[in-house]
Amino acid sequence: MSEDLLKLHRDAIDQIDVDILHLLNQRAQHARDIGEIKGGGIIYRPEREAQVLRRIKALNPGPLPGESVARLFREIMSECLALEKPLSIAYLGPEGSFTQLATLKHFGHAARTVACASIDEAFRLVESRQLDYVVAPVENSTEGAVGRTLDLMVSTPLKICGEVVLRIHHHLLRKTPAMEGIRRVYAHAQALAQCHEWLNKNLPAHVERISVASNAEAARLAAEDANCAAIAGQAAAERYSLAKLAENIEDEPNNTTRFLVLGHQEVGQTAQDKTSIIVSAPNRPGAVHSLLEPLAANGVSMTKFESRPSRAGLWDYVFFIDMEGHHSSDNIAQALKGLGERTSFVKVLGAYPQAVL
Ligand SMILES: O=C(O)C(=O)C[C@]1(C(=O)O)C=C[C@@H](O)C=C1
Repeated sequence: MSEDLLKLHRDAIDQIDVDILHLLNQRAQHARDIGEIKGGGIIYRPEREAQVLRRIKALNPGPLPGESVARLFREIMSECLALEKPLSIAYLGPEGSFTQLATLKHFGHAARTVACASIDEAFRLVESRQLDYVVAPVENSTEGAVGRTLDLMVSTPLKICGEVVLRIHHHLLRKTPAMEGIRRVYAHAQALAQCHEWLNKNLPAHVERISVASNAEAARLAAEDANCAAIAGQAAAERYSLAKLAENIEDEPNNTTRFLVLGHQEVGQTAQDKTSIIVSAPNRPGAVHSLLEPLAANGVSMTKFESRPSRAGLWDYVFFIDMEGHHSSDNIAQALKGLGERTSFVKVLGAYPQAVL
C-alpha cells in the first residue's frame, strides 16, 4: 500500500466533503426560503419530491448505484423539509414495525414518526389534524389486501398522496440464540401465514403459533419471555435486542408490502402517477363488466382491482381500482365521467406519484 497515494485520496475526500457541506447548506437555505414563500401553506410536496428523486436517478453517472443516490437525496430532502416545518406521521406501530420502516423510507429520518395501536387510531389522529400524514399497509404480495385499511378508505376525508413499496424479510427472533426449548411463536397473523411452510419444516409440531396485533408486538413479547420466539423484521430485532435464530424465513422470496400515505392535500401531476378510486356495483350479472368498459374505452391501464363486501347492502360490493396516470389527465377524467354514469358511488381516493424508492 502506498501511503502517499492513500493520503492523496484522503486529502481529495476532505476537500470534496467541505464542498458537499457548503452545497448542502446552500440547498437547505433555498428550502428555507421556499418555506417562507409557502407562508404557512402546505409544505410537503410529494410531486416535487418524486421529480427530484427520479431526476437524480436518471442523471447519476455512478459508480454509486441509482438506488443509493436516491436514498441519500431522500434524507437530504427530509432534512431540508424539516427546516421549513417538521412533519409528524402516524403509523401502525409499535416501534420497529414494517410500517415504521416504510414511513422512514418514504419521509426520511427527519420526520417525527408516531406509533399508533391500530390503523383506525392512525387515521383518526390525521383526520383530526393532530398529526400531518398517516402511513398504512394496504396489500401484501402473498397475503393480499389489508381489509381494515380498505374499509377506512371508504369514509375517510383524507386523500392518498403517496405509496411506498417495501420488501418484507421475516426473521425468527429470540432472547437466547438457541432453537431448543421454544414453546410459543408470536407473530402477526399475516407473518404466520407468510412463513407457514418454514415453520412446518423447522419447528416441532407442539410449538404454539400465536397471532398478535403486529410483528413488533410479537418481538416485545419474545423479549419478555425466554421460552418464546417471534417472527419480525430487522428493525424489531434491533429495537428489542433479540438474537436472530433464522433469517429471511418467508416462504415467498419476493414478499412485498405496499403502503399508502394519506393527508389533507391533493397532489399535482408528475410523469408517472397512479389514481386510486372506489366504485360500488350491485350484485347483478354484467355489473362489473359495465364498470370496466369506460376504463378500456379510454385506454386506462389498471394496476389493481380489488373487491370488498359493501357495508351498505347484503352482497353488494365496492371495488378498489388503481389506474396508471393522474385523474386530471384527459383519459382518466373521461373514464371517471363514464363510471359516474354507470354507478351511484364513485370516490376518487387520490392521485399520487408512483413509488420511486
Ligand atoms: O420544492 C419545494 O417545495 C421544497 O420545499 C423543497 C423540497 C426539497 O428539499 O427539495 C423540500 C420539501 C418538499 O416536499 C419538496 C422539495
